[in-house]
Amino acid sequence: MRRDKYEKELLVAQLAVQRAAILTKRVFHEKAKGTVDKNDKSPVTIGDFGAQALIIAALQHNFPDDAIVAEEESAKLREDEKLRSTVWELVKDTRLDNPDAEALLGGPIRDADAMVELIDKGNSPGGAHGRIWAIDPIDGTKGFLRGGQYAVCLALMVDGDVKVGALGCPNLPVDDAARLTAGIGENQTDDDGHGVLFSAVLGHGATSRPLATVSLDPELGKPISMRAIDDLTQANFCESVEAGHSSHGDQAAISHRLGITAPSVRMDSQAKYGSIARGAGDIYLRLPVSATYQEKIWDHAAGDLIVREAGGQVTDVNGKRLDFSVGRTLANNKGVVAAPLAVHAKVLEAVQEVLSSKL
Ligand SMILES: Nc1ncnc2c1ncn2[C@@H]1O[C@H](COP(=O)(O)OS(=O)(=O)O)[C@@H](OP(=O)(O)O)[C@H]1O
Ligand SMILES: [Mg+2]
Ligand SMILES: [Mg+2]
Ligand SMILES: [Mg+2]
Repeated sequence: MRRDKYEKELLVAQLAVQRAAILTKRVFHEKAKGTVDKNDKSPVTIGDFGAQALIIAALQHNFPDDAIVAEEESAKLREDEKLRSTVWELVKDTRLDNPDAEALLGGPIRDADAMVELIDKGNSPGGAHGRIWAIDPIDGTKGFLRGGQYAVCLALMVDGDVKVGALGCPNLPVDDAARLTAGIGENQTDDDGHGVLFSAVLGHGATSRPLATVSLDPELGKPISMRAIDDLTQANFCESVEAGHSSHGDQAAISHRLGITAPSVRMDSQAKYGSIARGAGDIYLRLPVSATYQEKIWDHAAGDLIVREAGGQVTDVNGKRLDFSVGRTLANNKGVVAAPLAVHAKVLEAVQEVLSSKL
């Protein structure tokens, strides 16, 4: 069966992510870098709203009938005039440095009121029917503030199945061959021309390209694939920075059981999915930390597809594929186990042994 190539959707998704990332980088350099009080979350709030508005504007212009599930909602912006004007000042002159690309996205947003309205278009309940986009304007908010890893995330689901994914990672190296290093989670700002855009279309593979190169050329992306690992002891694990998002202790026990000696690489955001998809790391584990937390679809949709199209398998800790068809959360899943197809079953077995030994 020939699969739809979703060419226009892919192009719009890539350009929308690139434009939003210009804004998040500006926010980092103008507002977050050197923030005296690192507990001040306002830079990330500004970046979240601005990036979400720009992405939704591009989607509404091209696909006005599609539904959108986005992380942020505008309530805070509506009640805080100063915040609204700060966000608008950034949004109004963030554009792609390529007139054709900018025109494709529909050009600038009309005014601050239109911007606020756009943000609320991301309030779809999600579900199993029709075309639904999932947006995380800044994933890895803590990484963003730290000058570490974060991602601008966009995916298209059709009838609950992810068809297109794009992940902009402004602080990852462009070079696919660069293995992950322990320090990748912090102080990796984009000053040295960092920044990579991962994307995938179901049935058509995954690619990477420089985040800073804006082009309408679909051939620009280079195919990426997971590293073939015959010997699991040589594998590299990625995990969340926050132990509150994935248990570091369980993860260490799983590594030990698989004979892995390299320390895990901690980094925020879906940059973990992109990194293993291009073989910079090998395995991404997200172990459930609470019985009640439900993962959000915007934290996984693009990464899930990119890893699977790069030759990986992604399931939850029970071995079930991630189910994006049940609303804004992954209510049917617990945790994430992403690994090259050939070793996924073995990794999953170790995960289950460690988790069941705790019951
Ligand atoms: N309790 C709990 N358990 C699991 N996950 C949670 C939890 N709380 C939040 N989140 C979500 O984690 C998203 C960031 O995931 P990361 O893997 O980047 O985590 S971390 O930043 O390394 O801690 C983060 O995404 P952003 O809000 O976009 O940063 C949250 O959606
Ligand atoms: Mg997120
Ligand atoms: Mg977010
Ligand atoms: Mg958040």
